[in-house]
Amino acid sequence: MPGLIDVHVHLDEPGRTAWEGFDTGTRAASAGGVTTVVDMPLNNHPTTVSKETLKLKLEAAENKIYVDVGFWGGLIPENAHNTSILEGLLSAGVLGLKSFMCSSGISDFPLTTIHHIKEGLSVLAKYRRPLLVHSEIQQHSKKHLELNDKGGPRAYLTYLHTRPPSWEEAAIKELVGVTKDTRKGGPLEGAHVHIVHLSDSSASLDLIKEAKSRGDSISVETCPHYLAFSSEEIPNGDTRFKCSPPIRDAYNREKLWGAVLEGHIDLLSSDHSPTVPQLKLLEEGDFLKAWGGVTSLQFDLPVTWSYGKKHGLTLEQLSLLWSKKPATLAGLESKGAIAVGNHADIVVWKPEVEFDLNEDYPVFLKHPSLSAYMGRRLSGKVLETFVRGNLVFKKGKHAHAACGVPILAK
Ligand SMILES: NC(=O)NC(NC(N)=O)C(=O)[O-]
Ligand SMILES: [Zn+2]
Ligand SMILES: [Zn+2]
Repeated sequence: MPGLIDVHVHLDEPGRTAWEGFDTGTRAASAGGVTTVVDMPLNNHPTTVSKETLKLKLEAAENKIYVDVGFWGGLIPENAHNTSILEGLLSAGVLGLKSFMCSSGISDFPLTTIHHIKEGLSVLAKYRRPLLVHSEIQQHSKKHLELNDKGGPRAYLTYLHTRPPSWEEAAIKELVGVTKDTRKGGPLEGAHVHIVHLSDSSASLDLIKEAKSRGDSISVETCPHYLAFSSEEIPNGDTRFKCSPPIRDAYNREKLWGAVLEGHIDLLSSDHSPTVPQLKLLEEGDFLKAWGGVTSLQFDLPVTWSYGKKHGLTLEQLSLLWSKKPATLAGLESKGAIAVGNHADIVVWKPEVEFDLNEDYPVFLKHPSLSAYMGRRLSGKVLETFVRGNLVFKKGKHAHAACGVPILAK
């Protein structure tokens, strides 16, 4: 099958290699059949918001990457107002930009309002590259405060109610007010908006479907954790499951599967956003204070397949969601399909082979024990992974040389 392309990964280097890093992150990716990742501009320090900070990323990645790595740049208020910084970043080769409509939890990555987003899109239109948006806007409601009192911070429901679907809906409502200008002949033609990690399968999804049917240039991803888990099964205190937007109930999850299978959700990504054990607060189990982010990069393929086959997911759909569509989003013309002239990015795997993800299983991530998938029985074993024809992973072992290359847009 074509290798997987994971367009939403936080590798955290430079600056926070204790959280992940290029070496462990890309070893884990290749062990999971992922042949390309696109790295997010935040959680590394400094954040990737200028051509100078992109250069630091490239230096940090040198000789350390086992798969090909592209980079998203960050859109923040400072560079939204200063288009020469933004143009410098885009000219230096980021594949597109990423911004947050709520707090990111990272001090040098402040949130953007819809006004900043419009400014960013007008620059992106010229470069014909996408803007990826963490689409949640904080809403102030009394309801969650009452619930907070009941269960306390160790209760998953307490956390779930702090980030209701109305946060996603509010952000997406503002975004689709702007994406109408991306239509053919519109003032923002050439720009594209991609909603990252959609969790709400009701009103938010309806807004996206409507915008698509009008011809707006908009797409959406969801992540395996929203498709594999549900709020009902998350044990109190188990902060490995904490992420934003949150994992919602089983009814929502089944609707999300429906949207994936019907093609309303364009692609999947991991949103691998690890941290150090100290910040996950597993002993206290405080959902309100723990770092939000799921550790998952190595498990994209087996998790999607294990839970997907029960819902009728075909291998063709799997490949579209994890290779073809992500390549289109990131503008990777030579990747995403096995075809004459394309890069030979290939995963050899056995869908029917089951395995237990326990302490004996070789996980190459920096903090395997922080992954909510540990302890699960999965099916789909990766045997070999090739990146541009180079065998990088075979039967539990990596090639000696890290032969991945950075991908820069021209
Ligand atoms: N600072 C983060 O990496 N946040 C991430 N955290 C999650 N998803 O819980 C994200 O992608 O929003
Ligand atoms: Zn996010
Ligand atoms: Zn993320």
